[in-house]
Amino acid sequence: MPLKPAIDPEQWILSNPNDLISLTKWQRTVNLLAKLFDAPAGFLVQHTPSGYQITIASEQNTNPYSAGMVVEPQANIFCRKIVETRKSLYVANAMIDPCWDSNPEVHGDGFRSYLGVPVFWPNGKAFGTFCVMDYRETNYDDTYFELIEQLKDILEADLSLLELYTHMQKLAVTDPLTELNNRRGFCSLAQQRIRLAKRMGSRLGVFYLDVDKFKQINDNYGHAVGDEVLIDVAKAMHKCVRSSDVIGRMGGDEFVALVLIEHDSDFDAIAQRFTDQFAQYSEQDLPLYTVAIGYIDVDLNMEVEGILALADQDMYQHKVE
Ligand SMILES: Nc1nc2c(ncn2[C@@H]2O[C@H](COP(=O)(O)OP(=O)(O)OP(=O)(O)O)[C@@H](O)[C@H]2O)c(=O)[nH]1
Repeated sequence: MPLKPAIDPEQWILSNPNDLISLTKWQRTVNLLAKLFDAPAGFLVQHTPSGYQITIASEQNTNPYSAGMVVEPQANIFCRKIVETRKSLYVANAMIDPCWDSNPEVHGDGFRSYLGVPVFWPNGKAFGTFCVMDYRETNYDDTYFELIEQLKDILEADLSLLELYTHMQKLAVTDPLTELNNRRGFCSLAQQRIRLAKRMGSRLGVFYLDVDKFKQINDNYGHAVGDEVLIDVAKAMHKCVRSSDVIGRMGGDEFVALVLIEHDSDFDAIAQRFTDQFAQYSEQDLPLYTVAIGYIDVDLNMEVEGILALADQDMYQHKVE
């Protein structure tokens, strides 16, 4: 399964706090950066298509900007240059370079010097920048460049950990073959949906699906073809339910769907939709297969495991002998 970004790259990290990120630790790192550089302002800045947001601002009276502040994406600020070039940027005196004439940090707030480095997610996508600014012209030597890189590594290590942990969490609840929820993932999501349905006074149904004589498919066509059939069952299920419904693979050739029911007729209609969809798939390169489908009207006071057992029993009555 490819590693996906832990946090939606279009969302501000400040608006979507994650327990794995210690903003207090990041705050200490940014404060230390400003202190070591004897600079009036230090920042960790996040970039998204909406612009640049200060995630952390050094805690100093001399710092005019605070965490949460957003600058529009087209503004000619230093951080934008770093995100666009993916390279560090050192401007010792912005007053002597006309390219900063329209920079509000220089001409609005009086900053002269900027040193910043790009911060990346482990997949190489830019998170944003880590930087210091000064009202005076500066003359940083190589030691300072090494220092800011070292401190930046602390932030990137946290981003790596976050991504790795989120990926591991996802693996624990996902079936690797079909990428549906596995039993654990399904049960945990189903539990939440049942609680919500109880509160909202809505009705749920559970559909239990089992491929008929699946062992024979494996025996006659090979395990790889068996796998393809399972993947197709998963695809068919996606097509038959709403994206807000919960689907999962319980193991082997058994699948379930927890769906919102509005009318009594929905049960037969959904079961028919499944049957029609499998018939379509069977017409493709795969061997013909059928699926036994059982369903129950969910008693919202029951535990998920009990609900699954009842739906499984109903499915058995539809098995092709
Ligand atoms: N290809 C493939 N086979 C699997 C996988 N997981 C389980 N199986 C096989 O699925 C088969 C399920 O067999 P059974 O439970 O007897 O089911 P069945 O043959 O469909 O029998 P009925 O349910 O009575 O129709 C077993 O042979 C398992 O080895 C998988 O991920 N891929």
